[in-house]
Amino acid sequence: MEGIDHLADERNKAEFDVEDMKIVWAGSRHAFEVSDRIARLVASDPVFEKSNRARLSRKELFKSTLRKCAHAFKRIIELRLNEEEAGRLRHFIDQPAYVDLHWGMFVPAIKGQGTEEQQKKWLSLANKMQIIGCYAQTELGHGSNVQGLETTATFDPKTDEFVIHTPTQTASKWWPGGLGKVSTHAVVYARLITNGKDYGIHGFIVQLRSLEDHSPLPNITVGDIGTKMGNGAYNSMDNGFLMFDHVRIPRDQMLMRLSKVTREGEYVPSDVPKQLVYGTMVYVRQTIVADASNALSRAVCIATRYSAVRRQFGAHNGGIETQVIDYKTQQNRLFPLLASAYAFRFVGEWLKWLYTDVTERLAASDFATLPEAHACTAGLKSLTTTATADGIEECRKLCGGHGYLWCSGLPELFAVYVPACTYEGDNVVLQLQVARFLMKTVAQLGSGKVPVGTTAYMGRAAHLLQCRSGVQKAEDWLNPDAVLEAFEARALRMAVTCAKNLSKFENQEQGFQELLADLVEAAIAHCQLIVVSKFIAKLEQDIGGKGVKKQLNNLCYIYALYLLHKHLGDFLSTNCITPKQASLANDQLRSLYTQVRPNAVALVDAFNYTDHYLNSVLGRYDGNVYPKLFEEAWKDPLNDSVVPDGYHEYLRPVLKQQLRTARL
Ligand SMILES: CCCCCCCC/C=C\CCCCCCCCCCC/C=C/C(=O)SCCNC(=O)CCNC(=O)[C@H](O)C(C)(C)COP(=O)(O)OP(=O)(O)OC[C@H]1O[C@@H](n2cnc3c(N)ncnc32)[C@H](O)[C@@H]1OP(=O)(O)O
Ligand SMILES: Cc1cc2nc3c(=O)[nH]c(=O)nc-3n(C[C@H](O)[C@H](O)[C@H](O)COP(=O)(O)OP(=O)(O)OC[C@H]3O[C@@H](n4cnc5c(N)ncnc54)[C@H](O)[C@@H]3O)c2cc1C
Repeated sequence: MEGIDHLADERNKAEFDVEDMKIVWAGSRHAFEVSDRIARLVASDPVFEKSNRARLSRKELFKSTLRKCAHAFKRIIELRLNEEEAGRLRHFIDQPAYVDLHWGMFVPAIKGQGTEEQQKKWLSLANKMQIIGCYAQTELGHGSNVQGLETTATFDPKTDEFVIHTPTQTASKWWPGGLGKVSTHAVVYARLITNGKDYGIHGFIVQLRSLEDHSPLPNITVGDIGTKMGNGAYNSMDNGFLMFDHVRIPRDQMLMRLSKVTREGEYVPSDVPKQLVYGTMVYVRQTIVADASNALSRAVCIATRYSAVRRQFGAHNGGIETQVIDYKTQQNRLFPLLASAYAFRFVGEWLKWLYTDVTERLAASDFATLPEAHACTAGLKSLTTTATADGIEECRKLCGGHGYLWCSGLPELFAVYVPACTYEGDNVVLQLQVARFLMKTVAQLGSGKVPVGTTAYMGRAAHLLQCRSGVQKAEDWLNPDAVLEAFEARALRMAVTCAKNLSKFENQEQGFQELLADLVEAAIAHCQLIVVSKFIAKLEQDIGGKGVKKQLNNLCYIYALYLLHKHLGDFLSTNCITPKQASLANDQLRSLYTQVRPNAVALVDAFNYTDHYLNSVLGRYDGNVYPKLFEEAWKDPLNDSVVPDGYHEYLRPVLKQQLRTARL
């Protein structure tokens, strides 16, 4: 059956041009061409093989990661790949590795927090990978509470050095990726102490290992924190622990772009907001949002193709059974995830723009949009990673029993992805940052300060607090204004209710703690509004290609109406819509599912994923699932012999015992 496209009928049904949709998904023709070329390059290179990852021991997996990274770096140099191409190469190699922290956090931390001189010195080494760095912030006792970190950096004016020290066990650095076995250097976050005064958390560049033989430098204890969830998965990464016993570094290894310590030990505070020390996290959160659509689309691609291949029930007189994708329950679980993948793609594009904009403003000493950038990156990181992790697990269930096999690609994808809900800020902790931002914005309503950007809708509070939805028939839910108004009114009313409840407390902070759960819900409502509004804004752009806009339109309203259905309690309890209007939204949702159904396989083909990247028997492009499941099963080490190891020691005696018992 090799060579037959089992999904050809599905592809022939599509009502739009897949090649055009590929461009929209990639962001531009240029981005598509780069991605396509690099994906094929990776797929055709045997060093990047990954189908056997589950069967490797931790040590073998880790060594294979080192080999892949070294080979990738060699190819980057040989082929003179630029930054964009190198980034795509890393993406399609698809194996978490120390390089992520080196390029994704160590280098950005130096760029963002180092002086020009420091950048010149350290980036020239880091860019050539003559040193490899990680981001050592989290400690055994504190991750979320950055202000609670315990590692100290005490200035010694006698020698013009900082003494980096781990005063307690809980102060040990714990979790940093790339730290355990690879990094030669780290940006270490520690409490700066000079002249006996604690000035809080600052970043320092610290060498950890010898550049000659890779052994840890004196007074440094470093290692890997141990195996993490799932076979393969994130175990290719050497998350590490690190302890310092009065390790000395020159004063100029404090990252001094923001604040400084002089030769005399005087602390010179930053003349810009001190929160810029958190800048690397803002940058990475933004990349994590962009990445959510990659992970979700990958799971959705597998589940959609398999749902079209898989048939259950419905056959009469030996006839053909129903494709499971035709069941409305399957559509109701799958199509909102398909829509979410597209929604996250577009909100990721927008967030990248916002991040670039705020970076340019900061360079011009305009700090006005920093709080919004922080709230958006924190909130959207939280929203998209939670939905993506849940979505991958839902895709596994959508694939029935076979989804539980490692070769479906879904268990490993889930295990790799799920820590995104925790790293770069626990998702609840991050929504609480959004909630604080919203409470401030609500408190300023009526003060003459006009809310802008993603909170501009709050400026229309007088209308949004009393409006009633005008929807009268199902199709009215395809009106962008009707949808936006419902989401804006819900978000505002939830935020205002929280603010009112807060005001009942004498002590605001105590009130905040008491209302945490409501505040998180209000923050989520605000973030969902952002995603919906950015999807609608995308539709207003000039999008060409046969039938493409129509499909995106359907997906946009599936995303919005599915959220409305899922959070109906919010919409009804805040009187934004009536039960009748909710029921009309449901009717419209079902109609949209019917319209998406013939296009579903083509909509996931538009992601342009190679079989190598998907690494899934269920998600194969040709849909040839069953013979390949057998092929995979035969490859399992348990099938190396017909009679298993251990038979003579442990199975035979039991069977013999049973025989004797049976004779009695
Ligand atoms: C194969 C070879 C290839 C070779 C080459 C290939 C090239 C490859 C190219 C690229 C590859 C790169 C891939 C990139 C992928 C990235 C990797 C991702 C892996 C991630 C690994 C994980 C890393 C980590 O987890 S690092 C640790 C992260 N830790 C956290 O996130 C901690 C969370 N906690 C906090 O952020 C804070 O403590 C807090 C915000 C919760 C609380 O802050 P705090 O100051 O204590 O308290 P608060 O009073 O609430 O805030 C004070 C004011 O500060 C404001 N604020 C807080 N945070 C920020 C911020 N970030 N920015 C701006 N402002 C902030 C807050 O609003 C308050 O303001 P106010 O006005 O005073 O109210
Ligand atoms: C795979 C992985 C890679 C990582 N890589 C790095 C790295 O490279 N560098 C690095 O420095 N760190 C790294 N980390 C650490 C990561 O950043 C932290 O684990 C993360 O910030 C969460 O902090 P925590 O572990 O302290 O969680 P905790 O804060 O202890 O969270 C535990 C629970 O408490 C809740 N909670 C905490 N505070 C509050 C609050 N104020 N209000 C309400 N609820 C609260 C949380 O919601 C959560 O449910 C990594 C972590 C993982 C899992």
